Amino acid sequence: MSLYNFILRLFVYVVVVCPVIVFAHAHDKSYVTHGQGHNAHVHIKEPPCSTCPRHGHCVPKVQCPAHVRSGSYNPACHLDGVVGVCCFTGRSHATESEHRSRASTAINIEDVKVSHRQSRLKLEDWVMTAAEQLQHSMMTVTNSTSPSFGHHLSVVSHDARAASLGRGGLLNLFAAQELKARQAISEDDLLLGLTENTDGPFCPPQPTCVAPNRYRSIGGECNNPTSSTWGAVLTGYERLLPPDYSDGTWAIRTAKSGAPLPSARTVSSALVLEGSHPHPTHNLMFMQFGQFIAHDISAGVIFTADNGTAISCCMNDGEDFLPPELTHFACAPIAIDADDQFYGQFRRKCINFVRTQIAPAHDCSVGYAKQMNGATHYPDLSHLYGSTEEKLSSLRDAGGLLKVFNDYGRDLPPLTERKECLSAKEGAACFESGDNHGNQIISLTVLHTIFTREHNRVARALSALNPTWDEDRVFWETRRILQAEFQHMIYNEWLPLLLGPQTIKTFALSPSEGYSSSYDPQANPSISAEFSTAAMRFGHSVVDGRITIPSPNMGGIYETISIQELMFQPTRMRLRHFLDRLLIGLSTQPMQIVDPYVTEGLSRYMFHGGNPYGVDLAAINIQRGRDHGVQSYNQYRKLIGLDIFTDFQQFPPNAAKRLITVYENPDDIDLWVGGLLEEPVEGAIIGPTFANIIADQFARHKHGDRYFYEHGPDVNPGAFTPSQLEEIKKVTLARLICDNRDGIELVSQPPQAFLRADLPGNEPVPCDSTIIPSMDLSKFKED
Ligand code: HEM
Ligand SMILES: [Ca+2]
Repeated sequence: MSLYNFILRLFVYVVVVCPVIVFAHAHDKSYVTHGQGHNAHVHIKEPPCSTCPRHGHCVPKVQCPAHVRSGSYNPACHLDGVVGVCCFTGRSHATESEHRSRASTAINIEDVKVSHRQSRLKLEDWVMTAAEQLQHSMMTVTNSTSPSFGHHLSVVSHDARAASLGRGGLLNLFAAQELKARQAISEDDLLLGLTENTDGPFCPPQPTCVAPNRYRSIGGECNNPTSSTWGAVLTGYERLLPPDYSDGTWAIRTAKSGAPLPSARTVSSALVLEGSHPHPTHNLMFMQFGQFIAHDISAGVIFTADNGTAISCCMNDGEDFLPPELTHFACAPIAIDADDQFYGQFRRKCINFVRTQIAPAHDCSVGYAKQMNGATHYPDLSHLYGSTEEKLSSLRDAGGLLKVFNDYGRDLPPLTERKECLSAKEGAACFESGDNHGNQIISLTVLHTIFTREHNRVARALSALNPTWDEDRVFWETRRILQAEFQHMIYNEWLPLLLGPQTIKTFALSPSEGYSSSYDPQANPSISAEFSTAAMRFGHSVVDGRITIPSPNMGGIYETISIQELMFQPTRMRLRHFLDRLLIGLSTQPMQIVDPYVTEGLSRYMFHGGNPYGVDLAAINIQRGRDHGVQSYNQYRKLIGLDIFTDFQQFPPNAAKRLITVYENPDDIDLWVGGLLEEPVEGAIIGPTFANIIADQFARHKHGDRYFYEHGPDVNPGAFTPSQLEEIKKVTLARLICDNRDGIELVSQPPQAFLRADLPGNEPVPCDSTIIPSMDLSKFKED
């Protein structure tokens, strides 16, 4: 066949045949389906189309939830080397026509009035009961030696605004429950999010967005031109699939049989094992940077007492459950079996677990619970700068700088007055950060230090180049540059090593030459519940239980420390050699591979506070997924186009044997657990389910963020000039480390900061080597 003929045939197939097949199928439902109702799964026999008919867009399956819905038809299409689906609904399950028909069936005004009244009464009752309960000393965690205290320090982001929005969220949730009970809204409408027109009793205040600002707002508002709250702090997590709440609105999921799910600790102790499996290529810096990214974009706001004190759901540090009359409504404590292989010996029966607050929808509508994010959803260094004006002003110094604690000539983040660390002994240090969680583990504090120093380094240079700028200008320009540097390191260095080349290509995550034209105002950048409670928590598997501190000058190892001794105990930062040594250690030491093994430093001793036991982060992850109503693992396999597991024996024998001891049905498996059991995608370190969820998240961060560093002046009010962008794209983490180290022991650095320093080709080079390029800040001199 001649080339001409081939092209002609292809043209006829794509333009004529594909749309005809689709049209025919839209009217003929005889194609093969398996399963029933909500779970029906469509197998498409035709070869994929190259262009989608009827204005459909070819997207990765994870971005088109409608394709797993019974009755919908989404033909397969070609997407950069993989098969995607033609999507007609965007990221929603429901089609336009369903939205229109729902809008035309207004809810009876009487039902609305009753739901508002009932909802207010219920909230009053709950708040009053909770206030009375919290008078009881057993109901709060105040003792800093309790393991729950460290957990609370890791998650608390209490302030008056969060508390008031949280109450509004509950109010609207109760209204939804009432409307559902009165059958004024159907279960389907609730799950499909067809509730736009259901005004709830609470309406969150809307931000006022003036003309497009050159700088990102501190709280993340006013980014999207029409949906000003998308991605803002204290707004709800979005979801890839509708929630699985046993009551359709907030109650924790049950097993497929209707029985309660196995306790999260039972699952953790059967499936999450202890053992060391060092990664052959990636180092601990990869792990640490992952947590640094996570803290920027996701921080679930947990219910607390009115003054921010932690709620306790267990008696005497886990000796038992509290009696029902003393159990706060936000409690979902985790049961420990009497014969638990670890906690059994300490006669613990209960792990404290407090649920995440609910965020009210920005359009005041009611619906199922969406949990509240205490960080701005964008990667914008909110954990460095804060997410509120007040926090930012407490961190700022004169001259456009960030405050520091100058410790005998070394700049560290400023000391905090708040009780954020476990030790308050004389000489102990505890540091400030934008999110109040910078002390969680000392290697995280090191990254906060490096970024704080980078801000001040760039600010001083800008101020010297532009002597007419006032300190505000210096500060905001510097913040804009740091945000761009950080985004570039994520997209250029970290994500490719996480996701592998094919996923990066499919989701168009690679930095472009020059400006990127990928801005899509329809893309909602908000964090998904699945990302925050499961996929991004792959990181808990790569943590090593011990951190080795080398001593290059002495030619050996200075010390090896168990990680539980480094949590909320950052005083070592004050030692002159420590920062350099830890940076070298993080480059040299391998991280662990992603598998169902989690160090006992996280799964048994986390935040032990001197006790012989701590809390179990693996159990907490599982419970957090249930708290957020995340569906079971199989549903996400279906979403990304993989076959589901119908029998435990389809898992590798070792996993099958363990799964069967805890779960009744493969459809019950928790997403975090299932994801960790997968083999990595080629060139990636995680399996396909986590890879799709994470790639989708960072694609929406890129395409749905007007201020994304690569977006040009046509869409981005804070765009860089082409020559400035070129400089930003030279930045690597290796350069950041070199420019901001103490230089006492760290004199050379592996160019690829996330790969082991012992890998051929990644040997450390002197910090002034051109192998680690530098950004030329003179491009930021104003003409
Ligand atoms: C270095 C040791 C680490 C410790 C001690 C730690 C500890 C914790 C704790 C206590 C939570 C809160 C759990 C909850 O209540 O739901 C959490 C959440 C989380 N962690 Fe880690 N983590 C570590 C490393 C990492 C790493 C390396 C990553 C990713 C690469 C990661 C990703 C996350 C994410 C995404 C969340 C959810 C945040 C939220 O939305 O609230 N963590 N971690
Ligand atoms: Ca952020």
